[in-house]
Formats: sequence, structure tokens, C-alpha cells
Amino acid sequence: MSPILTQNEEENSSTEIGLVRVPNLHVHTMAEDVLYHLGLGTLTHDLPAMFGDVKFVCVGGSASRMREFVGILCTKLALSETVQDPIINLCGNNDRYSMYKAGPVLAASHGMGVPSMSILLHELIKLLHHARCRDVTVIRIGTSGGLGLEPGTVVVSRSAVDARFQPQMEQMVLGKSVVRSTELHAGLAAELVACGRAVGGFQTVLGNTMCTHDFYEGQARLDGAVCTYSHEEKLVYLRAAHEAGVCNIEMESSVFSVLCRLSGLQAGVVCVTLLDRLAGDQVSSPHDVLAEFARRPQHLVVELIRTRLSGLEKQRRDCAAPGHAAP
Ligand SMILES: O=P(O)(O)O[C@H]1O[C@H](CO)[C@@H](O)[C@H]1O
Ligand SMILES: O=c1cc[nH]c(=O)[nH]1
Repeated sequence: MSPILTQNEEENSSTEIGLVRVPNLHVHTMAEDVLYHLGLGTLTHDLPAMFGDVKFVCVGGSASRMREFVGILCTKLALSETVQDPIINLCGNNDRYSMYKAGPVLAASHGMGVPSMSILLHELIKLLHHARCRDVTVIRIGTSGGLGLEPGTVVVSRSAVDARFQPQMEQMVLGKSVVRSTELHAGLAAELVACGRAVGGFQTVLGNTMCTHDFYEGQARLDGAVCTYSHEEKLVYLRAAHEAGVCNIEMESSVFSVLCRLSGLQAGVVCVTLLDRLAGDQVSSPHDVLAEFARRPQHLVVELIRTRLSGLEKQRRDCAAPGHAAP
């Protein structure tokens, strides 16, 4: 008989505080877990030795963005002694995703769309669990289309919402509809907004992010190969989204929120807007402008990691100081 996960068991599947939860009893009875798309496994790799110190996981669509992010991180945080040179892709024998590590930070590409993000996250969450990582924060660093915002504005997501502007995601499981919450961690979102303002040089706003299953019709574009609605109908829909609190549109935040929530991970989404969708559909700014926009969420997240790590270092020093009494 298949094990059934009760709510109690789900809560107890990670009884040690801070450990990453895998709410799937089957995984806990497997002799080996092959993380196929990452090219890693529990019997072939010493996951605690390779990843046990990870505190931050940052994910974004493309491999080159995540490699660039690790480069910026190493420079700004002087992490060069804890990273291999050249920076090594840890998904060595599988080219579906790319993954890089610098000190306590793991950066991975997730490709485009919910299915691709979902596969990466299932395996990444199990990786963190098998590696016995504690107190991990996960952040998506992405691009998006904005609504009524100047291009280049960075949006920190309060919640992912679906195409009806609801903070939920529907997933078909065994042919039945399962609806799950897509709310993100409010405290982390506030910290991310503060980091954006501290970095400066661009606007950072807090708002809802609509996650769609398509870049063209799904995002009410007029420039796809197929389109069945008018310019006016497009604007009615996008204005309704805007009025419902949607600041930007992208394609992965819903499943990202759901899987991180179910695993007890603090999760945040930080996406720059490449264009204002109320003004047009084509992403036509010059390459160097788009590349600079795409770096903005990276700088913001580096600032969050810098702040958090210096807080941890201060705590460690305070605890080691003579006369410090254990709590
Ligand atoms: O910039 P990234 O993170 O790749 O994400 C956004 O860009 C892609 C579409 O161009 C979608 O995957 C969307 O979510
Ligand atoms: O309009 C846009 C731009 C980037 N990514 C999206 O999903 N939509």
C-alpha cells in the first residue's frame, strides 16, 4: 500500500528545526535518490560535503545570468577563495540545467516556464534535504513585463497570482485539480525592497506578479503567431490585472512559491521589468540596455546576501565574546 502523508507526518517530516522539508514519505524510504536532471545522486555524490553549507539558493532563467551572478557575488563579497576558478557547472553530465556554487550560495538556471522550474525545484529541494542544509532562503532573479511601470523598475513579489489574479496555482494530480497557495514570505519581501532602495540607481516596488503559462496569448500579446483578440480587449485585460494589484508578468513564480512553501523554505521573487505592457508588446530595447536591466535584481540580491551574512558573522562574534552567556 502507498504511504499516505497526513498533515502531522507532513509537519514532522523535518522535525529538526531549520532543515529543509521533503513532504513525500516515499523519498524517505528510497535506498538511493537519483537527481536525474541535476546529474547528481545520493549514492554517487557526497551531497552533505558538497552542499551542506548552502544558505542561499538563487535561481534564474538562463545559465549565463546565473554564472554572471556568481561572478558579481564573488567580487562584492570577496568569496573568491571559496569558489573554483574557472567557476564550475555542478550539473556536469546533464545539460538541462546549470548550477554554480560560491561559499554558502548556490545559483541555478531554471529554463522557461512552470514545468521547467518545477522539475528543477523538486530536485533542488531534495538536494538541500539530502545535504542536511539548514535555514535556506531561495530567491528567483528574473525578468518580466511591467504594468504601468517605467522599464527597468525592479518588482519584489508580494504574491504570485494566476491569470484570474488569484494568489493560487492549480495543478492536476492523478487527474484531479489541486489548488495551492502562492503567497510569498512577507518578511523576506520587505527586506528585499529595503535592499533595492539601499543599492539605488533604479526603482524598487512591492506588488503582485502574474504567472502565465505562455509568453504570447497567455500574456495578452498581439505579436504572437496566433492571436484571437483585439487591441482594445488586450488593454481591458491588462488594465484589470493592474487594478487587481498586478505589477508585472512572468512565467515561473507560481510553482516557485508553491514548492518553496510546502518545503518550509523562505522564498522571494525579484524581477526587473523589460518593458511596459500597457505601452507595447515587443522587447525591443538595445541589448546593452536589457543586459543592464537584468543585472539590477542581481545587485539587489547580492546586497541581501551581504547584509544577512554580516548579521550572522556579528552573531557569531558576539557569542564567542568573553562573558557571553549561552541563552
Ligand atoms: O528572465 P527569466 O528568469 O528567464 O524569466 C522570464 O523570461 C522568460 C520569457 O522571456 C520567462 O521564463 C519569464 O519568466
Ligand atoms: O513581457 C515579458 C518579459 C519578460 N518575461 C516575460 O515573461 N514577459
